[in-house]
Amino acid sequence: MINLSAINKTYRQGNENYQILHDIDLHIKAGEFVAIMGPSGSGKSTLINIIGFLDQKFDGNYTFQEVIVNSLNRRQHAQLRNRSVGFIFQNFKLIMNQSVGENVGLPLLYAGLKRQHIIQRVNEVLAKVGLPDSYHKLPKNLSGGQQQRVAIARAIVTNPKFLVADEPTGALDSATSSEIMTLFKALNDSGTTLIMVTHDAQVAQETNRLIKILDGRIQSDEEVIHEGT
Ligand SMILES: Nc1ncnc2c1ncn2[C@@H]1O[C@H](COP(=O)(O)OP(=O)(O)OP(=O)(O)O)[C@@H](O)[C@H]1O
Repeated sequence: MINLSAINKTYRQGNENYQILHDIDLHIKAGEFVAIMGPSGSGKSTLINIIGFLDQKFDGNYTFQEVIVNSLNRRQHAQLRNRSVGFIFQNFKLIMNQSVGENVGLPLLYAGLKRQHIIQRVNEVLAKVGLPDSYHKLPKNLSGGQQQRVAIARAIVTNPKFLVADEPTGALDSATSSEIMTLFKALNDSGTTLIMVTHDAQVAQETNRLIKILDGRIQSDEEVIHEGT
């Protein structure tokens, strides 16, 4: 599904060029659950911003399904992002003075769906993430773990082809992290493709594939072996 070939990324600062990603070759199939780990500054966010169609300024080839991403214009690139990927962040990025339902329904509002359809779909995904009957609550009255569930509901509401999660458990205690990982695993079991950046080795062990990045290069890329399997 995701095919990166010889991806290089350089930032220019003043007269200097800084190469952040070096010759990245990476293939991710539909249905995978991938963790990306690496030290601060190693290029993880830069990589997932390219994968998630947030950043179009890179060298190399990116083919997503049949689409040659590097040949799209800005509008097509944005359209591909809106249709194909859901994002989840460390700090949830919810709109605090809007209800849970309004937060989750926002991508559908942008997509032009009718109110009745939106409400129905929002309630469906809220039930899926374990928050039924929470449409009218305010995010500020929810725990961190519950807020991340709302953010996950918002990410899946448009039925994207894959999810990109940047440190989704970074702001949560270990028990809550483990609940969120259980939810991710359930989504993955029902076919959702997930790509997750994490600093937490224990969280990474819950996925099926661990990619380690160092200084903008893939250092290792291995299947995660689960105990008892
Ligand atoms: N817009 C930018 N302009 C210049 N340099 C940048 C820009 N964005 C990122 N960088 C640099 O690129 C390098 C990689 O950053 P990136 O955010 O991808 O790392 P990361 O592995 O995600 O780190 P962290 O774990 O701290 O989030 C860093 O040295 C950073 O300073």
